[in-house]
Amino acid sequence: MSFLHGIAASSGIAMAKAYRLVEPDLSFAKITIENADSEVERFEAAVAKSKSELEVIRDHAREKLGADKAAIFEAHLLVLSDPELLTPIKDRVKSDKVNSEFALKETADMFISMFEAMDNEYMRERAADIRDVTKRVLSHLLGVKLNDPSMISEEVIVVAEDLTPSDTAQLNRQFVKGFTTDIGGRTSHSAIMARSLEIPAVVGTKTATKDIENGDFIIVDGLKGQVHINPTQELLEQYKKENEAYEAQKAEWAKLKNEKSYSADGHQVELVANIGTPNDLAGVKSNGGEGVGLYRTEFLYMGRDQLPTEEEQFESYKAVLEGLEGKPVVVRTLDIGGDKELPYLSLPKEMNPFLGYRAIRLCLERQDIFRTQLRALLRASTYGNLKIMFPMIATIAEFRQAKAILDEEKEKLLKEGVAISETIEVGIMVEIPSTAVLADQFAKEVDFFSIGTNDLIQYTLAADRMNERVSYLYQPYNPSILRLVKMVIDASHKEGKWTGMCGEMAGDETAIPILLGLGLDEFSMSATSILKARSLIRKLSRADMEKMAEKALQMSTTEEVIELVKEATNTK
Ligand SMILES: C=C(OP(=O)(O)O)C(=O)O
Ligand SMILES: [Mg+2]
Repeated sequence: MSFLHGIAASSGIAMAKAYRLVEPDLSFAKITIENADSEVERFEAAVAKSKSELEVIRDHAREKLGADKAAIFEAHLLVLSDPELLTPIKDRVKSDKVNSEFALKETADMFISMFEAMDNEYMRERAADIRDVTKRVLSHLLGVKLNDPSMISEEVIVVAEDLTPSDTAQLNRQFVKGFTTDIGGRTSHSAIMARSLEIPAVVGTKTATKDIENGDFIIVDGLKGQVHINPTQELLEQYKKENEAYEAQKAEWAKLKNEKSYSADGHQVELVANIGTPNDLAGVKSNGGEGVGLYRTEFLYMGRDQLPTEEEQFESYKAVLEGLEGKPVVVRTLDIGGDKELPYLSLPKEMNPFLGYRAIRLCLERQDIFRTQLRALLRASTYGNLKIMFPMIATIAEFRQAKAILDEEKEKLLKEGVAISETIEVGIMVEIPSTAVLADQFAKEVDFFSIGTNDLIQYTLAADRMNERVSYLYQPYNPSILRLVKMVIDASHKEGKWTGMCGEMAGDETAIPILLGLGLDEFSMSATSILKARSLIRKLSRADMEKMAEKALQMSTTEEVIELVKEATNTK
């Protein structure tokens, strides 16, 4: 038995066998071959095996995850039947007398760089397909096994270096009981996805992939941030009991499901949910969410090999708006970049992706993508209470430009006779310090703010939210962050506007008392945190928390703030 410590990223306890989702070694040497015909046969056999494997995966994905997730495998099958790719590989084997691995990689790389350089979305998507297919054929040539998370069909705990959002999108909740990763923090997107899937997760263990073998029995304790490998019977029994206690606690919180969110002295706030797909609606309802404070639409664009059409997007937005029956739904426009990649856009690798070409920066340049999304949103607006939010706004000019594009699309649709709601609020994420500092100016032009602390903290303290080595600097309760939050809330109230928070801090037990005191209007969090937060707020006096928050703003360290909250909430 051994033990790993990491960051508790999604609460709950999971116990199952390990499934390692780790890229296998696909390296090989260039070899001169004697018999070209038998080498070509070896290549053809690997292609045939790859095809039958892909057919199984495609059918499985179609059945378990839906046609849109299966489409990517369909595209891979097409590549594997394309003589324009296969013939030059075989010709290369014959003419240069080289091994298939080498001929395949050289030819594929040539096509990939050619397609990626083209100013054509479709061809760039094909480059991504060729890259994936090359890996699969190589794995058969080398006799190693690729991982296919969509094929998992027994209860497992996934162990990975990191899980990209598109990996996570392929996980089947029925079988994946939890996960643990080497890297990442509480606000990395794998952690956020785990919370929306309601599966326990521990991230940032540093060595999970080194220490855990396939088939090891694992306990993931997403409450304490611990991973136990091959535990003793005694520990297992203890965890079964802890799990029962946790379930009982949840049942107690569940009694607050249909209640509004009032503090002990009668101050009302809104507790809403962060979602990634329409599938998350069930969780919002079962956890008593009063609406959606952040719909991360980028997940619509992930786990597939081309952009979603206007129609597909319209259907998703309509489903969420209708599903929430008039409750507020804040939809954030595409926030791609940073750790959220879209391989089919073939964006160049950057030195500092979190400071680079992402979110609104990309949308203002790729207006084709942005306008399609805005049209879908505007068309869906009559089905509920829509609010549109732009991510990563750094300057007023960006907001004005994004708003102008929205207004243009609105005009066009109205001319086409399409009905559009007249009460759509338009707001921004405050996740860049420049915007928090200039909140008084922004407040004159926007309808609302939503503070994105996941990014705001990383940019303010210059500490990568994904990097566990600098996680000690990632300090939500640092007075510098509290002061920025206060500036934003005060600026909005002065103009008669409102401020929400959709970073993970909004659902954090230590932060909630301070945020209540600072006057935050809306708290948006993982659906699974809502009932616990409601139970906490009911016990707090807004007036007392206001006094406490004033003191916190005058403190100089994170530790002092934590102490202060403990004292003020009697949890010391
Ligand atoms: C909510 C936020 O956005 P994301 O986590 O998607 O970057 C944030 O930055 O706080
Ligand atoms: Mg963000």
